Amino acid sequence: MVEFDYIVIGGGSGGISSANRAAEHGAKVAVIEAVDLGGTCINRGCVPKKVSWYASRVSDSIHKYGPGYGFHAEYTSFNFDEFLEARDGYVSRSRSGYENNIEKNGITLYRGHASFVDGHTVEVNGETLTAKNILIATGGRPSKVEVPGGELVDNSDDFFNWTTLPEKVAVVGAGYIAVELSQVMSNLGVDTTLVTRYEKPLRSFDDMLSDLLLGAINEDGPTHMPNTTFTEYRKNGDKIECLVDGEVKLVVDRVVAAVGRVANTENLGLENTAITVDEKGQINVNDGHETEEAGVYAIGDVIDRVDLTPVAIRAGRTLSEYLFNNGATSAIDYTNIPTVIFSHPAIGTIGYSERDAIKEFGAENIKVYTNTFYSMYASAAWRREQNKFKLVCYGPEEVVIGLHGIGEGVDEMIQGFGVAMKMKATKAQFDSIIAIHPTGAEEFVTMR
Ligand SMILES: Cc1cc2nc3c(=O)[nH]c(=O)nc-3n(C[C@H](O)[C@H](O)[C@H](O)COP(=O)(O)OP(=O)(O)OC[C@H]3O[C@@H](n4cnc5c(N)ncnc54)[C@H](O)[C@@H]3O)c2cc1C
Ligand SMILES: NC(=O)c1ccc[n+]([C@@H]2O[C@H](COP(=O)([O-])OP(=O)(O)OC[C@H]3O[C@@H](n4cnc5c(N)ncnc54)[C@H](O)[C@@H]3O)[C@@H](O)[C@H]2O)c1
Repeated sequence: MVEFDYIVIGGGSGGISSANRAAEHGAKVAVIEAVDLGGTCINRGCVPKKVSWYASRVSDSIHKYGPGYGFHAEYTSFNFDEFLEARDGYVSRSRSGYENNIEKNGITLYRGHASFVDGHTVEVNGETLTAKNILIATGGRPSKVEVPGGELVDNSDDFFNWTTLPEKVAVVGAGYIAVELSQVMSNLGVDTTLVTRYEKPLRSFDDMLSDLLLGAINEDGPTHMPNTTFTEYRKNGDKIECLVDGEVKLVVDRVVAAVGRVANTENLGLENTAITVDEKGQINVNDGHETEEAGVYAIGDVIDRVDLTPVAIRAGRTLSEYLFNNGATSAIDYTNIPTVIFSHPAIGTIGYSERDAIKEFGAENIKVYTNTFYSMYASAAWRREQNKFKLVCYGPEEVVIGLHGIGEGVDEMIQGFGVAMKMKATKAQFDSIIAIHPTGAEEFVTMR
């Protein structure tokens, strides 16, 4: 039995950050990773997705905006092999960075599947390790499609392993992943249909965002098939038929489903511990991320909080500060988390949607400011593209509790506004700053 100060199960965003921070404070740390260091974000999430989004923007520049600016590039083809080389090269360099850091910090890396033998003992590849403190950061994986023929359907992990681009694709789902992947494929020239259960994608976000995005999708692609739930998938030669109640609705080369994710808590030996999971299989933790087994913590996508990389990183580092550097708390603040959907146009959002703010505080306490304008980048190239921004303000002081934008450059715009909102900035304080002109961001500080 090998003894450590800290065992981290899962070498993804949360696990690695926590392990490195603990080691920096002198702890003897083990990381156990079953697949690839870097986890979902680096290998099959944020990073390859963002590179794909950049590629789809290059395509936009060539096709949508270039001609308006006088660039008539002779476009022959998009070489998917060369793109994969670039994308996967970047991913592999990022992964190496993680490996080097782990080594530099003197962390012992075990490559294998970890499971608990008891509350403070973990088994990997036949070896047993023990520690007073253990972190479970095993993340999640795509949900399966549970209808006949569901095995014909790919998920986002599969998408990042494709070696060729099909001609015709259906993307099923209405969240971040379905929107991002369907627009990437559509922009790269794949005949793509986004299939949503209800009338539009991103229904849980502020309506201004989802409505404008729907308009952009209807204008530029992908094709949108609303109010549709496929009840069966059937193979027909090289094609996949997508059916509703026995009737073929769509025939494609490939289907990608992005219908949510499930926590990786199976085969972890949790039954040998006091740790419990909720009805969705996510690990139950208190505000300080401690499970029902004292000294065992869980963070990131494996718990029911917010599934974003910086959230997992913040929770992981905070926990290590608490355990190994006398940090005051292992809890983190889950409010006002800025998030971006890498759509076309990009969406940025922080805090309450107008709908949720009114529900929680009453319409009489909420004042909403909006601004609609046309992107200069598009307009100069003779394209009419609406951008929309919104501030949701609370109380007589008009504290900004919601900030939403969809448009050119929004992805790089909202981080700083997150700082202002964390400081409880009011609408008047937003307005007190002199705008940067000509930018889109200035619209956030000049709303009337
Ligand atoms: C397609 C896609 C795009 C995304 N884009 C973004 C984005 O743009 N921005 C953003 O902030 N977030 C994005 N996310 C979400 C982000 O990737 C996750 O929130 C983040 O990776 C969660 O980190 P984690 O440490 O909890 O888990 P993960 O990163 O999933 O890491 C968990 C690790 O644990 C390992 N593991 C599991 N079980 C065991 C076991 N028993 N033993 C040993 N190892 C085990 C896994 O192999 C994995 O490496 C995206 C996700 C997806 C799927
Ligand atoms: N840009 C980013 O930061 C980014 C990108 C991708 C993922 N993520 C994170 O990963 C999480 C998971 O992303 P996701 O898109 O898988 O999940 P999600 O929870 O955002 O969306 C799942 C969607 O699938 C739909 N759905 C569920 N069951 C369905 C069914 N049977 N048929 C059709 N549609 C169905 C839901 O209505 C929902 O809109 C996100 O919530 C986010 O936290 C972040």
